[in-house]
Amino acid sequence: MVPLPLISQIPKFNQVSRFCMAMKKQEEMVVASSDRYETRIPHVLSVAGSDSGAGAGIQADLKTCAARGVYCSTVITAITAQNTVGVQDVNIVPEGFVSKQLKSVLSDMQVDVVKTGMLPSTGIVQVLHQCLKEFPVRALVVDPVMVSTSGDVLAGPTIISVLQEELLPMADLVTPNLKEASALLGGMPLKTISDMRHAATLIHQMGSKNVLVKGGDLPDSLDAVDIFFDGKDLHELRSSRIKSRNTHGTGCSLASCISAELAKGSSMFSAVKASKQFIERALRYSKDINIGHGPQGPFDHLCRLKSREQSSYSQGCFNPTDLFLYAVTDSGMNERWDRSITDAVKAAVEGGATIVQIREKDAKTRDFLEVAKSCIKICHAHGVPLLINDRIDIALACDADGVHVGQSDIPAHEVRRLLGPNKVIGVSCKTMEQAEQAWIDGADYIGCGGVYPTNTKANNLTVGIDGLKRVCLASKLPVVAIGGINHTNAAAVMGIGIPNLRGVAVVSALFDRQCVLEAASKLHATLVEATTSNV
Ligand SMILES: Nc1ncnc2c1ncn2[C@@H]1O[C@H](COP(=O)(O)OP(=O)(O)O)[C@@H](O)[C@H]1O
Ligand SMILES: Cc1ncc(COP(=O)(O)O)c(N)n1
Ligand SMILES: [Mg+2]
Repeated sequence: MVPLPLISQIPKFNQVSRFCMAMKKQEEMVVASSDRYETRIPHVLSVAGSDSGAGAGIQADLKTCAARGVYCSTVITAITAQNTVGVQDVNIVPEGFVSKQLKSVLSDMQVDVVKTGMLPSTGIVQVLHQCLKEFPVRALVVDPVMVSTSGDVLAGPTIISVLQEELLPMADLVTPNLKEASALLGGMPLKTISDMRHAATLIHQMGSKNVLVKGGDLPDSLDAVDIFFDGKDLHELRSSRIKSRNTHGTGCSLASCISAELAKGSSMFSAVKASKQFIERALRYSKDINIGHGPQGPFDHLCRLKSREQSSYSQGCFNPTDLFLYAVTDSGMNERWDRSITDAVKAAVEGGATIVQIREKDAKTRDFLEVAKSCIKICHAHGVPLLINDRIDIALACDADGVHVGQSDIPAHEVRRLLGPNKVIGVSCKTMEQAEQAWIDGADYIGCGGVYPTNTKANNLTVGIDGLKRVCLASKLPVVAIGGINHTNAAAVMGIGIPNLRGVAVVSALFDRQCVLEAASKLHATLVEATTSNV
């Protein structure tokens, strides 16, 4: 094998870099004008330290981005010898080599968002600042890592002034924890939520467009409270505080999840809220795992994929949170946009769909089965269940996660008999009586609609928001709303505030769009916004 030359050995590196930038421009043009756009994967560059224990730093960023379906490249600023006891040693990468890594990635790959973690020397901050001026990206998220949860210093106080002067004015978001916020503010004590609010406004004056002061370490707080400030409004973001030793790396993971969501196209506030939910879910799932002997354990970022394997569908317990963003395919729409069902499904799950139903009314049985098999692979790789509309034979043949039936299809109790206790069964219901019957028949959830008029189903009676409310209140099963729902009315639907309404099912809002991935991430962000409380 011919060894690759080091970049320093390539003559006229600038020419190479200009060539790459020109290629990038051309690529963008092709991408915008064809369906290749959908296959572009959102990209976060993490500039951070390596944690040998893999709970925090670069390793946490890679796992978080993987869990969120986003590509993550890495520029390593330091190598730490670290475990659940603490940090045993730190080896700082020379700034010249950090600069080379940055140029390698930024000159070649289409980075959407840069996320920074441990920046252990002023020289590293300076080269980063320089590179970001040379290769601007869509967003910069700065996690000003200074001290590890174990209390070990990862970046000394000398970096504070260069962070303030060079990096924060370029940042879209800065995410200090309590100790870091205090250090940025010259040692100001931060003990209460009101102190955190005040700190957020002061740090905002250092130039970052948004500030998130994280309260993981707030003493005596029953909830995990973070304060978000966008320069205008202060928001208090609360989640339950998970009692666990496994919280090492929460800060890194939160910032990389926010970056991943921004890379997918979310607005800043939606990205922050979705990421806080992600941390809470991962901590809850990992609260009892046991890695290492020290006081600070790592958590499991890929829990969603794991929980699916052990799942639900093999254990016979359906998870209603899967109904959050329910994608229903339509072959007519895919034909119109000249894409395959599998491409459409891939884009929908990459954009954030949490469950998929294949609905093929006209397909030949054998083609339908092949499509279903490929779609199951795609969905399961993302931890998303796949259901088949109506065709129990297809669901059995491809071992789908379940079936969705309408009122004129095979009755749900027969479906249960055929599929057994472990598969998911959904039933379309317009009335309270139908919802009651679905429960008696052993269904797992009901779909209620059409909430709004729609072209997808001919002669479909619209139940409206009031009909949806009535059915939700009466139903003993979780409900997903369907019919004419899109990103402009999804908030109003979820806003009815009845706890067993668990999400929205959509057809046109995802598949009658040029870019399914973008439509799915927008709708996902809208739903997160509509369902997360803020004060
Ligand atoms: N025990 C916990 N339960 C739930 N959320 C937590 C817990 N600890 C931290 N968090 C959340 O994790 C994120 C990172 O916070 P924090 O631990 O303060 O940052 P860092 O890891 O940088 O010290 C925040 O959103 C915080 O609210
Ligand atoms: C390389 C590296 N980067 C960041 C952190 C902070 O993470 P935490 O605050 O959870 O210890 C860390 N411990 N190590
Ligand atoms: Mg922490």
